[in-house]
Amino acid sequence: MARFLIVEARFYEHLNDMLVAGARNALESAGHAVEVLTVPGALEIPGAISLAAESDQFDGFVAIGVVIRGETYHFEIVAGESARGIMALTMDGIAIGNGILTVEDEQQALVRADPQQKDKGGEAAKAAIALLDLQQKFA
Ligand SMILES: Nc1c(NC[C@H](O)[C@H](O)[C@H](O)CO)[nH]c(=O)[nH]c1=O
Ligand SMILES: CC(=O)[C@@H](O)COP(=O)(O)O
Repeated sequence: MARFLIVEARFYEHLNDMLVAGARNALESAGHAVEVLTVPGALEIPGAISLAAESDQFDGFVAIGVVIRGETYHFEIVAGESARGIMALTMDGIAIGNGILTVEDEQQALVRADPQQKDKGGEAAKAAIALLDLQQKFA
């Protein structure tokens, strides 16, 4: 049993609920313990994971969020920088699954968030479990 923290950017509540449900289900089905931490937006996720990782209270992390393109360049910043921050932490050896959707519209997000459809939350949780397994294999 490993200890996972889901860090969710609660920007679009109904979509987040589905992503978190999918991630929680994948983690708990695999026998892992789950806590959830909420941050305002996707840009805060890498920093929150970094702080939580330093506490040594968790073995792995799942980043959950939704970034929907608006009218300005802000989409590129939020989508790109959140992914860049998560990848930097991953390269430091932290087991993280990236479940931040970066989509054109709400309909694309709904299909991907729904655990009965694309279940991207569950997919991200499985990626985090796979990375933790690798960490233990090569420790
Ligand atoms: N536009 C979206 C954001 N923007 C907010 C930023 O993530 C951040 O919280 C703010 O700039 C303060 O630092 N966040 C999302 O998660 N999704 C979006 O679509
Ligand atoms: C992440 C985004 O692009 C969005 O929420 C911001 O919208 P806008 O570019 O219209 O300010």
